[in-house]
Amino acid sequence: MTRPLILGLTGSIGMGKSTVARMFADLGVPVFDADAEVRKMQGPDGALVPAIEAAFPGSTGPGGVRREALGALVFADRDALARLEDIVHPAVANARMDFLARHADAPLVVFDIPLLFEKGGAERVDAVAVVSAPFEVQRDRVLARPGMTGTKFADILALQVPDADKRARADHVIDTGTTLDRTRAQVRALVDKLADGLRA
Ligand SMILES: CC(C)(COP(=O)(O)OP(=O)(O)OC[C@H]1O[C@@H](n2cnc3c(N)ncnc32)[C@H](O)[C@@H]1O)[C@@H](O)C(=O)NCCC(=O)NCCS
Ligand SMILES: Nc1ncnc2c1ncn2[C@@H]1O[C@H](COP(=O)(O)OP(=O)(O)OP(=O)(O)O)[C@@H](O)[C@H]1O
Repeated sequence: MTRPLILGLTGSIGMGKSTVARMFADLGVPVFDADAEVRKMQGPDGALVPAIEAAFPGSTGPGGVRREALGALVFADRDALARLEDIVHPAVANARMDFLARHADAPLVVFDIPLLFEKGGAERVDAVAVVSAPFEVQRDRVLARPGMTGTKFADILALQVPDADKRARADHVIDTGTTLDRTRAQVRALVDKLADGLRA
């Protein structure tokens, strides 16, 4: 049975992964968005809300998981984060299998997975693209976000494989430290290159 070529898309906080994922989607490539799946499952009536409330009492409400509050807790406490991941990651893996089954006939799909290297998913994809920008660009983008502090940014960075390592391990690097148009051109070139490989 044939299956699509799977391109894993990853990158550290604020590097522009979601923006680049949209660029793939705009070119007609099906994109599995791990973060969006998590948000859905943590949202109002989300499937994971009861388990998260049981593990972290008071962390949910009528709108589902209070993400900012839960983030403040788990990003500063690795044991707590591991407990949350044990609840969330198996559900994401199931959603990813469903996605692949739905797009079995596509030539190429993208798995947008923030923690591809951190959680050992790189073996489950055929090639890895890393989005990357200079640290100053990353820092400015992240600190401009509401609710973000220098400490939280530092805590999250410490949990992630460093950008330089990600770039070294990538099959393709997409530079997001430039204009959106230039980044879009890189995405188009990569899709063309992967499509050529599939035809060869
Ligand atoms: C703790 C939560 C509720 C905080 O949500 P919030 O909206 O405040 O932050 P957001 O999800 O945008 O994450 C901010 C940054 O931290 C990174 N991050 C999120 N979870 C993790 C993690 N487990 N390990 C390392 N970095 C992480 C994200 O990639 C992003 O760069 C949420 O991140 C969560 O449920 N995380 C656990 C599930 C997970 O691992 N998700 C990411 C991959 S599917
Ligand atoms: N060339 C570019 N490529 C990608 N994003 C860019 C570029 N130039 C500016 N940006 C901006 O940088 C921001 C990147 O945010 P985005 O949400 O895509 O990052 P992310 O890597 O998904 O973040 P996180 O891991 O924290 O969820 C967006 O506001 C985007 O418009």
